[in-house]
Amino acid sequence: MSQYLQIQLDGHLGDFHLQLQTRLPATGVTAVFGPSGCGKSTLLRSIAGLNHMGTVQFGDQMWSDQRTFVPPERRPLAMVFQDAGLLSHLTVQGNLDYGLKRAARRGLTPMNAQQCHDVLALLDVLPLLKRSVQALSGGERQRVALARALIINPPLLMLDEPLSALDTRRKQEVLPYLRRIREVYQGCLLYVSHALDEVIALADQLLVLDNGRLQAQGSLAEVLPVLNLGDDTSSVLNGQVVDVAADGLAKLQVAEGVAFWLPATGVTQGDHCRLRVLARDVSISLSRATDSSILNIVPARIQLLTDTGSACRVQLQLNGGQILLAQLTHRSAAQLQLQPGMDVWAQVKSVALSQ
Ligand SMILES: Nc1ncnc2c1ncn2[C@@H]1O[C@H](COP(=O)(O)OP(=O)(O)OP(=O)(O)O)[C@@H](O)[C@H]1O
Repeated sequence: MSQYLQIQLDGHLGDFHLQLQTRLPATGVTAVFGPSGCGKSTLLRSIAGLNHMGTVQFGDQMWSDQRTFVPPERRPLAMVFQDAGLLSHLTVQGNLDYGLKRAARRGLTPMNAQQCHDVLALLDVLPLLKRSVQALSGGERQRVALARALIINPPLLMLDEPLSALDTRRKQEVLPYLRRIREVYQGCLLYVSHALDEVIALADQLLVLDNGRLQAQGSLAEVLPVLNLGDDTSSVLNGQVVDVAADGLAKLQVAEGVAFWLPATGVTQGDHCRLRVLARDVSISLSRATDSSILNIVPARIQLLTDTGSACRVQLQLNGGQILLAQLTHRSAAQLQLQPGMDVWAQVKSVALSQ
């Protein structure tokens, strides 16, 4: 039977009103995304039991409703905040042991010794075990906090802006570890962030909040193109690397007969990759250009044209169904007389693609 995290919240914090009803799959990564102050942390805190704003049900367990309130320390979940929340007077090993000891109160069965060892190896925490928490860098602290959360084996793991206290370099160091967690963690991972690059790197599902209300929810590929992110408006394509050429470009196949060339940095043949394509880096032509420097020219059908005020946004469907977004001037759209249903060619500079 499929399991869900079901949430129905209606509550105030000062002037702020959170009113939200949703159901999230109990596996995979759901990014909770939205501008500062939209209620992302309040949502997580409600799920964790740190405030009581309505109904929270995980699978068949009721955690809070009008009659029930499971206290935060008894909920079978783990949470990592931006400041890691480690006990600074203990060593790394001491922090891990502390987490393991308290797992039983949450009704959790922690990982066995071998599984713990594997997680610590995955996050490169083994060399840090004897170190004092005070002697760790910000990135190391976050890795230890993630390890401490994972080894108690929670069916729900919530990460609240785990990278936001780190500078860009440290953030780039920790992000690959989060990707590894994504590959090994089987439970429900809620990831709060307002950083689009993190969301795109990690999320399967996107839950978008705006001023305490649900603005959009669905798969990353479905929801991302409908968000108005100004210059960052993007679509995401999922594919597999089928060729790595000697000139440093990799060929990413996104459907039968539809492929994009991109810089091969960090990818090898057979890898499954997710590409973010900025809408402003996609142009459209009515016939296939044969004398263009642009390597990526793919057939597409116009699904939808939207007037964003300053520009025209064109939603294109590629063979196989994936969505590509283009942002054009009104003049360009008018000159080409673009209409829904038209078959066109989408052109994407390969330098515009990233993993
Ligand atoms: N204890 C409180 N008392 C009064 N207002 C609060 C309290 N906690 C949060 N708020 C308000 O509730 C709103 C939502 O806060 P929340 O921290 O959930 O937003 P957020 O989306 O996580 O923001 P950020 O991305 O900046 O962390 C904000 O307007 C905040 O000022």
